[in-house]
Amino acid sequence: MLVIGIAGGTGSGKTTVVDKIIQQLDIEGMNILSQDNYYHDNHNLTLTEREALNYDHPKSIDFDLLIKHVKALKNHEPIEQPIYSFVTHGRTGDHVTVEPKNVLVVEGILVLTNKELLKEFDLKVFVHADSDERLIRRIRRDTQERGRDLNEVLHRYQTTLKPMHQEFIEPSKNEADLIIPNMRQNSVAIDFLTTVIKNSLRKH
Ligand SMILES: Nc1ncnc2c1ncn2[C@@H]1O[C@H](COP(=O)(O)OP(=O)(O)O)[C@@H](O)[C@H]1O
Ligand SMILES: O=c1ccn([C@@H]2O[C@H](COP(=O)(O)O)[C@@H](O)[C@H]2O)c(=O)[nH]1
Repeated sequence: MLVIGIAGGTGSGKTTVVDKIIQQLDIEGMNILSQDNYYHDNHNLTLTEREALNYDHPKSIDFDLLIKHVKALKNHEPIEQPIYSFVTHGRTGDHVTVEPKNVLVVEGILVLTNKELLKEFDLKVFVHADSDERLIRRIRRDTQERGRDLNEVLHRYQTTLKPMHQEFIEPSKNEADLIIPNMRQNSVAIDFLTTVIKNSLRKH
């Protein structure tokens, strides 16, 4: 199994890049594990308390479970992936069964910050977009798709998102084998990444 880690700041375009790779690779045997489904469950807290949490610090992620799932899939075992809701800031209680396939993509803002998880990756990618562009994309997405208002997005950006990005996410770029500039549609980079994955698959 080929395991690819794809990181990058919020709004950098990780999900978009993964979707394009899926289209171009055109293979059936590919799984995507999103770090977003591995936020710790905080249902012991009230919604107001959950809203106030820092979701951009590595400690907000249940890396033990994520790494356990990556190892299980590499070991040809199915996993029960939890489902997370950005509206309630918690696990929904539902799970989806993921069967092992030839390629596993693990994507999320913090996936290149964890030393144990890094050991599981054959290829490490960082998607880059400047912070102003990412903030604009985040405002649009969170107000349209994640039930937030402008004040919430800007408050979170100033208090946790920006400082955590500078402390943890941006430095994790140094771990990457490949950096994808994604300020605009970048079909050359997507073609290149697809070719690298195809070549790696031949060796696996
Ligand atoms: N190259 C790009 N140019 C313009 N908009 C983009 C580009 N890549 C992604 N977007 C948009 O930015 C938003 C965030 O992208 P997404 O892939 O969800 O980012 P991430 O998964 O890194 O948070 C989406 O609305 C997406 O359509
Ligand atoms: O309950 C939550 C959990 C996370 N967030 C924010 O999500 C982004 C990461 O998702 P991307 O899809 O990579 O943008 C992170 O910056 C958290 O701040 C949240 O708002 N609520």
